[in-house]
Amino acid sequence: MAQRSVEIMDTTLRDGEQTSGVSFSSSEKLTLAKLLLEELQVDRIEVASARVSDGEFTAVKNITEWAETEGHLDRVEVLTFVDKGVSLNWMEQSGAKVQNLLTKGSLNHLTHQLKKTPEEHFKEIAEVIAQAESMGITTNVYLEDWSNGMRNSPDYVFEFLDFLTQQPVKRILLPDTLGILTHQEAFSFIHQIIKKYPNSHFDFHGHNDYDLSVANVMEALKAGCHGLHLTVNGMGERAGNAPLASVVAVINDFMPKITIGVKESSLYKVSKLVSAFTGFGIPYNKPIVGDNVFTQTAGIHADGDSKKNLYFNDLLPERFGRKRKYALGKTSGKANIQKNLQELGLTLNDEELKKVTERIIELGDKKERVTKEDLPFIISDVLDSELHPKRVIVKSYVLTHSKGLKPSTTLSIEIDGKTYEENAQGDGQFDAFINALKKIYQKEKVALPKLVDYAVRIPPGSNSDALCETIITWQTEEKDFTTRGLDSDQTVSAIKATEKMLNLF
Ligand SMILES: CC(C)C(=O)C(=O)O
Repeated sequence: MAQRSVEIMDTTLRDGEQTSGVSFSSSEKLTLAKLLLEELQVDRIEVASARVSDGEFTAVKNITEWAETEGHLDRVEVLTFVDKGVSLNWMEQSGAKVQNLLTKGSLNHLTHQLKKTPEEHFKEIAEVIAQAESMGITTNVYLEDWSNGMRNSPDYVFEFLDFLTQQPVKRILLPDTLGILTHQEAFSFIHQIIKKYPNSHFDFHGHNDYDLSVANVMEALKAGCHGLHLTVNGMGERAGNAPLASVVAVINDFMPKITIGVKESSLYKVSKLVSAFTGFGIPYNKPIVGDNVFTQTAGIHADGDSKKNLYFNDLLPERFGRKRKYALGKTSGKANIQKNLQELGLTLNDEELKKVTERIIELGDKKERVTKEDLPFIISDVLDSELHPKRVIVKSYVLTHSKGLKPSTTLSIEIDGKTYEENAQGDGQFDAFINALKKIYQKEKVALPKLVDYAVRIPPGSNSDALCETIITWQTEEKDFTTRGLDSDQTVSAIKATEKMLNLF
């Protein structure tokens, strides 16, 4: 089978930065440039638009200085404009050696935005290309709005390509600027072009407005394009660009004739770093890099994974430097819990597993997300409750908290089978609860242990919204002792810790 090598150009630092609200610092750009070229091993990167700002100039200069020492200078590209050489001078001072010249790829744009004739436009472009040649700068040319051009003014596009393919241009870059192509058009337009200009290099630059960018990239490849423009996490204008990670996986799994150099195992790391630098969160369900995409939620799936990997596809998380996870919640069941216990190195007998499962389902029913890190706390709480037969049971309570009134509690508890009820106020809901409790015990002439320390925490390592743990230290004349309560509600967790105390002192 004849293999065809395709160039991957990452434009996270240029088009990706056009995501609304995103701006990389120059040191972030340098860090990402190194990672993209050396670790992820994309072929080329587009790092900035010329003339944008002093910060962009510094960023490009830092990148080109580093790239020159490492022999990567011809892999670093800058977007430039048809502006009588102003962009080229900017580039020269920044040390960049490859320009991606932005020209008009549709008659509509040319007529209404530049208000020029094709002849005038081509003449100015030829001048910029010649000047770049004389400066030792390589030229690639973008045909902005090319996809609309192919739909509405194909004669103009072909006239333009007739001209460009006679120029010293290394690559011709075909953007679906507004993300409007269907996959049939992506194939047909590129196929026509490659057939007519078999000796030129064509890149496809897809946008994702209809969520078709990955499909369009596949069609562009089938039609014979030589390079692709992609961004990490699909960042970019509006709905973004074609996402790097998905495209890499699709090529590797479905296009055996295409060879690319990108290292799959670094995709996740780069995705996370870009997300951290931009504050642009990765959707949980984003293929390859989203938090949830390697998580089995349904118990039946976890069960099937233990029996001949029945629910695996070719997207094994390890390929991308990730691990499969098993969610804990109301649909997870024992199989998911067992998988998490195995990872934590914990074992439970059947009865214990049943109780822990019930507890997790109870939390899941309240829409709480339970994580692996929560599990030891849940186990300890469930098993601890089993250890202490309850003499005292908190049967019911009403806690009130309203503006302008003191918090209050109505409490009903059972001690050795007898029910007691009391009301009290306090400085907070828990304080009111304790005051009601004190009233009940005072009637029985029993002094309650003194509360000497109170701490609340989310179980360490857990980033779930499921649990809150309250740890209370109590003091009697004889001893200090600690009880813990676990719940999704902070006050309830404190009440659970208190109920344990009532059964211990
Ligand atoms: C600026 C241009 C090249 C672009 O990103 C596009 O047309 O999509």
